[in-house]
Amino acid sequence: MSAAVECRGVTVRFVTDRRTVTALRDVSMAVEAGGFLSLLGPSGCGKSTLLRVVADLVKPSAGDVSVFGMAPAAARAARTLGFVFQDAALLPWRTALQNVELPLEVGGRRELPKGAPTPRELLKLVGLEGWENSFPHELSGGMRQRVSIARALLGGPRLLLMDEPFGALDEITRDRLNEELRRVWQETGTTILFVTHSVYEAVFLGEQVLVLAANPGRNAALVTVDLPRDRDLSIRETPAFTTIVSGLRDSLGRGH
Ligand SMILES: Nc1ncnc2c1ncn2[C@@H]1O[C@H](COP(=O)(O)OP(=O)(O)OP(=O)(O)O)[C@@H](O)[C@H]1O
Repeated sequence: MSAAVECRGVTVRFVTDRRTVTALRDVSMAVEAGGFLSLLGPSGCGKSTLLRVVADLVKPSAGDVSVFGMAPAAARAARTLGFVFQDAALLPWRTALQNVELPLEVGGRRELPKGAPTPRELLKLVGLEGWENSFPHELSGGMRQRVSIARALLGGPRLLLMDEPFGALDEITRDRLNEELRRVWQETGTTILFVTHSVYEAVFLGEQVLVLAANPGRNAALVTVDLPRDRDLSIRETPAFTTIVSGLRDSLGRGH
């Protein structure tokens, strides 16, 4: 399979008036088309920065990045990617459906690509059929985050970048959304890069987990999650799951 995202020797330095921070040093990673890579690491290790480099929101100081064989700027211009942030960031005066439709209006009205799911279909995909006309304040936190996932999937992006999208949710909602995200991933075939602090979430969701160490952000470990493709939350009770989790905990410990 070909790589959806490939980073080679990526270094990012932020220079401010007061100091220079090396957010990433010589970080390399790859995720194949249709893959699901979890990015795990302590606070400040550069997980968000790495996503932002892939999304063309931050320019690396050194290194090469390709997204489906394109430079990040070209991939962004080709509307190859969707981004989901920790905060659902919905417009309060627009309904769920209108929030999903928003990207079609930003930067000049445009049509959906042929065959791409409609906003209504995307709301159904994320389990919000019947909630199309509700406003954000009428939805729970988990429902709002589903809307933002539907919005990011508009236009059928080949790559979904998710920066701790469930970090602010309660555990039960988060569990449910974890299961649903795996289902959405399988149904859409979208490549996903998912940032999390949670080892459990990283293993449950990912086909691979990339661990970054902090100060400066750098590669610490890459683990293949050798679990069945069809997973429900009960897999977290299995010895195979626990073994992967403890291996990752060791990698995280060594990275400090
Ligand atoms: N725009 C910026 N300007 C200056 N420094 C920045 C900027 N963005 C990030 N940094 C610094 O780069 C480092 C990595 O930040 P980043 O947000 O990528 O880490 P993270 O692993 O995502 O952290 P967290 O898990 O806490 O969200 C931090 O030291 C941060 O202060």
